[in-house]
Amino acid sequence: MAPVLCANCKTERALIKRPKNHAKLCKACFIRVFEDEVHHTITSSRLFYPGEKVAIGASGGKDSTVLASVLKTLNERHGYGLELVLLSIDEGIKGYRDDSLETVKRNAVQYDMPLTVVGYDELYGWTMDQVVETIGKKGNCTYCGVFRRQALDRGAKMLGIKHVVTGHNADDVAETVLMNLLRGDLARLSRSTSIVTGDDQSEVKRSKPLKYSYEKEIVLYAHHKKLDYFSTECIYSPEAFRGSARSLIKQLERVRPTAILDIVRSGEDMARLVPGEPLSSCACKGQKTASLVPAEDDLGGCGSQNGRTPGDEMAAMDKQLRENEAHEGLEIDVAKEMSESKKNGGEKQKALPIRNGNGASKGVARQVRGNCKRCGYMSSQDICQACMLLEGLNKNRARIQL
Ligand SMILES: Nc1ncnc2c1ncn2[C@@H]1O[C@H](COP(=O)(O)OP(=O)(O)OP(=O)(O)O)[C@@H](O)[C@H]1O
Repeated sequence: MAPVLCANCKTERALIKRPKNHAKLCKACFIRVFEDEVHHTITSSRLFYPGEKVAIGASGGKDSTVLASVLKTLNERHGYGLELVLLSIDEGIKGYRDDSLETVKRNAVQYDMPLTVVGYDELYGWTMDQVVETIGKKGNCTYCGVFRRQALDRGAKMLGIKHVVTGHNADDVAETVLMNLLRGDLARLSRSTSIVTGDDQSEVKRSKPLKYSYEKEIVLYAHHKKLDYFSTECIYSPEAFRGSARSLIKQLERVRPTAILDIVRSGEDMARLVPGEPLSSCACKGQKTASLVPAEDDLGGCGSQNGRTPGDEMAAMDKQLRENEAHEGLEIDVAKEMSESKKNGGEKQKALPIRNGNGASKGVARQVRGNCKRCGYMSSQDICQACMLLEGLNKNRARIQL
């Protein structure tokens, strides 16, 4: 039987059936199309300006490694004029983060980017190993997530950088949309769909250039580009709720592969129900460019694998790729192309009362930003989340020392 030719170049043999839209592509075209889509996200959302200094939140995992690689490629190809640096947070998890940081150190050399590592130990006086020793594994992802968000900001500020990009992908965003939907928290749901977070008062904004990239395609890209990344999961238990949302999304994806992008787009559409909330980030939909939302509503609690699929589907996929160059087993069905996004985006929606996470029905309360009275980090409360958590930890430590 004659080999199937790449749908794009029509000359090379098709080796990859894209999880996102079923297109059969050769390796080179897949890589190019993946990069072009990220470029489209960046330009349509006007994420960067020429000469901007940008820190890439680098964990050594597949997402941030692919992000660093793609940004380097696009920066050179399209002349973005960005100054890219790697910023890693060392949570202090022996047997996990210390190993992944070794990968980031190699990436720094491979991509010729300076690397800065900031530790929880130096910032908070606690490593995650010590936190888990004190509070146990349950709930530790909350501490880790709150500390990391702030640590990335603080690290960026130390470097005089006002923009941090992270490797959050479409699967991550879909998970967060679903979690907030299940909590009945429409205000937070709308903020979680924004490609840029941080508000006018925050000194560091954060963005997600891989927001529309499927996790499976990120793994494929990393594999075919032979990127050096770390694929072990965090040794501490994942956040159960996020893990459940993730399992649900993976199940949905099996029967309806567009489910991930559909959930992301639905989250964006629902965001328009929230008066005063930012509109979709993609300018190509004829809407406003990315606007800023408060950083505390950014994605993710635990910054490790976030309660990834039971059985670690991505690690299995990675292993399968390594074993099977043709990887036919990865092929999945999709119902429609990514470009067939919902067309009702531009319509004016009627404002509804918004429920928050406590189940209360309210008018929209935009959070008022101030600064934490203890550490000075921006916060809508007198004392920021990190300081509240630290207070509890330090009380525990004092009790233990007594
Ligand atoms: N220790 C860290 N240092 C710097 N950035 C981090 C760190 N942990 C997470 N991030 C940033 O947050 C993003 C999301 O992290 P998370 O661990 O939730 O997802 P992930 O899919 O495991 O990402 P990755 O594959 O990059 O590790 C990462 O892609 C990275 O940009």
